[in-house]
Amino acid sequence: MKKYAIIVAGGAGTRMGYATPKQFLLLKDKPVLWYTIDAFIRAFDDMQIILVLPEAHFAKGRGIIALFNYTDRITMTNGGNTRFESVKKGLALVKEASIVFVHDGVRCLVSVPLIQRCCNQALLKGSAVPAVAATDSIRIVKDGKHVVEDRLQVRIIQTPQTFLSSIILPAFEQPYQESFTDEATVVEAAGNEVFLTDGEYDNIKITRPVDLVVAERMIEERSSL
Ligand SMILES: Nc1ccn([C@@H]2O[C@H](COP(=O)(O)OP(=O)(O)OP(=O)(O)O)[C@@H](O)[C@H]2O)c(=O)n1
Ligand SMILES: C[C@](O)(CO)[C@H](O)COP(=O)(O)O
Repeated sequence: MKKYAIIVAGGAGTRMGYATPKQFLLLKDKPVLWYTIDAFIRAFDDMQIILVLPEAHFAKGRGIIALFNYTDRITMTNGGNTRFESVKKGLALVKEASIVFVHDGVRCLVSVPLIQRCCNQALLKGSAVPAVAATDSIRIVKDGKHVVEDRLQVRIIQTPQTFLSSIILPAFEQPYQESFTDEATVVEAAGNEVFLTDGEYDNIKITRPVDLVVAERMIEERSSL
């Protein structure tokens, strides 16, 4: 079955506070996006990459793609005003029955084993959404101060959120809702059960400056192994 990785990198990186969107910032000597693409290229020889970028930064995207020897496996398309729209633009390029990975371009520490685990589960169960247990105390502050007694009731959700195309393509025909902050919510709203899989604590989403420091340290650690 064909494999498509929709790497969504069409955001502005507002919370990072830099002029350059965070997906193009350098970690060591390579852009954040390079690490993300590299993991998916290495995960499967038949993986096709659909890179979703702000149209204004297509030149940066072409520069990153040129760093790979597999430019025929990477296609670029422009993003939208929301993550949902960006994913939808990427899905528009999926034309046949396939496994579809949707991954945050700024989750650049994603591991090859996690990508492969998500693929295997999606083939068996239709979906694989990586999740890790909360490591802090949790409170639901809306309507009062409800403490979540058992942290195991809470999961922190990651990407690549991975689905059979027969599940995710129809789900994204729904109109956008504010609650659609990831693909799992969209697929569930279309009436499908969604199955979690073990995520990885290294699989951080680069959101604020501190995340860059952590990511660079992790890359140094991995390169010294
Ligand atoms: N319209 C959007 C918004 C986000 N994303 C992507 O979705 C991923 C996760 O989103 P987030 O971390 O929120 O990125 P930004 O929206 O860029 O960050 P901010 O909310 O701080 O502006 C990122 O790789 C981002 O580029 C996207 O492709 N299109
Ligand atoms: C998709 C996601 O990474 C799952 O946790 C998260 O919802 C992205 O949130 P963001 O605010 O768009 O970064």
